[in-house]
Amino acid sequence: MSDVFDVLIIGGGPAGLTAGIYASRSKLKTAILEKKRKPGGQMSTTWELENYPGFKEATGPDIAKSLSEHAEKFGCEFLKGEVKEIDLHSNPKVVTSKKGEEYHAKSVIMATGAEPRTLGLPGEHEFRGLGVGYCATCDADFYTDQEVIVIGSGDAAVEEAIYLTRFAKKVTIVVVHEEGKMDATKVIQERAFENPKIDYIWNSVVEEIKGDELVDRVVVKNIKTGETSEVKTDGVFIFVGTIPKTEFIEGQVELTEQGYVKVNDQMETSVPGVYSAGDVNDKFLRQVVTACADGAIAATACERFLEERQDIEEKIEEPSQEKSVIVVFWSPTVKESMEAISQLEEVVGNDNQVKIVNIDTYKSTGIADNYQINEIPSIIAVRNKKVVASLTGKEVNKEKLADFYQDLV
Ligand SMILES: Cc1cc2nc3c(=O)[nH]c(=O)nc-3n(C[C@H](O)[C@H](O)[C@H](O)COP(=O)(O)OP(=O)(O)OC[C@H]3O[C@@H](n4cnc5c(N)ncnc54)[C@H](O)[C@@H]3O)c2cc1C
Repeated sequence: MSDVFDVLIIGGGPAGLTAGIYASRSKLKTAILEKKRKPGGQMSTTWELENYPGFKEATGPDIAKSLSEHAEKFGCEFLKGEVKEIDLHSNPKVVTSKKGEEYHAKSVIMATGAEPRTLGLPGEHEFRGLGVGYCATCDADFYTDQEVIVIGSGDAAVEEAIYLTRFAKKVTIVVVHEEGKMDATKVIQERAFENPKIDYIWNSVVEEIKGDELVDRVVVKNIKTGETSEVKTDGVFIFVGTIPKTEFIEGQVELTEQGYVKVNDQMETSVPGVYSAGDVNDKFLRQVVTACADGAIAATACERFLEERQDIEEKIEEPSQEKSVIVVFWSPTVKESMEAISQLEEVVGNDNQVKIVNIDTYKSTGIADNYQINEIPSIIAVRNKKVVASLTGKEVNKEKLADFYQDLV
């Protein structure tokens, strides 16, 4: 088996890179597996990153480079490969790339982001890269002094239309809504309305993209009148939302109907030891700053998971080869659970064939979850990695503990 990573991060966008910084700084053996030549994610293609806190002037590629170097400084490894398959239920977890390379990890952080949604229009696939684009910051300069059509009216669409006006002589946004209405936030709409290079076709959808070798026109349908017309253009940019990159974990972790990963506030997925961060998650705001925040939380939660896993292996499962381990799940807020600890110590006395481990369920929620503890106090006996006896509830008393101990020895 190849090296086992403590944390394997899939995807090297801002979420993955920040998780890489946090995990490797905590001295965890960490790697980022990224399918593209360079890490950075969507940020690498976002020239104007105007709202990343504290960086008034920096571009997306600047921040991407800086985040990568930061992760590298703490010892994070960078691996190149596109994940095709993943076995999240094995121990360690196995991640397989398209080329068949296998990586093993004690925990995994998903940070694969989301990709632009396509419309499936006639001509869209045929002219992709030949006049049809999904990233203005990547392709805008090809359209210097030309005319382009933008499809979509959300924040990304309108921001990209504004960006395109730096190069193109005219940008026409095709909007499905009534005149004056767009989905973008007010401040972005206002900026677009003030821009003399932007024009609009309201109440309309693009039905087809046409051309010879390159795009030269689109067929536009007015959804109110049903009329269609051809509009000349040199390029078409489509910004109609994104699709989360979760196809390889479908059926393994809980996803929304749209395929986004469901997480709690610690970025935990439905599978223990598997975390998810950034645009791939079901969340309110998909931005660089929130992706970074998710990455930091996921790596920190992951670190705690690994510590607890180590406690389970070393304190609870390992000694059971020779002796029984009695684990008391207690909480400082449950008086009976603290009494149970001293009663048990009295019952066991100095029998060195039995080891007592006390777990504070407030701090070590992962260990409690691992043994499906729902009540405090709960007492379990573990031998050869198996729970062989258990006692739960506030009525635990010295007599019951004595019987529990006698049955065990
Ligand atoms: C045009 C545009 C403009 C934007 N402008 C701004 C802005 O001004 N400010 C702002 O804050 N945000 C902006 N955003 C949003 C921001 O870029 C994203 O919210 C952010 O990049 C999400 O980070 P992420 O790490 O979750 O995902 P991503 O940045 O998408 O990174 C995911 C990474 O995972 C990799 N990956 C995917 N699948 C696999 C696989 N199977 N195996 C290996 N690797 C894989 C991808 O190659 C990618 O590098 C913009 C986005 C776009 C598209």
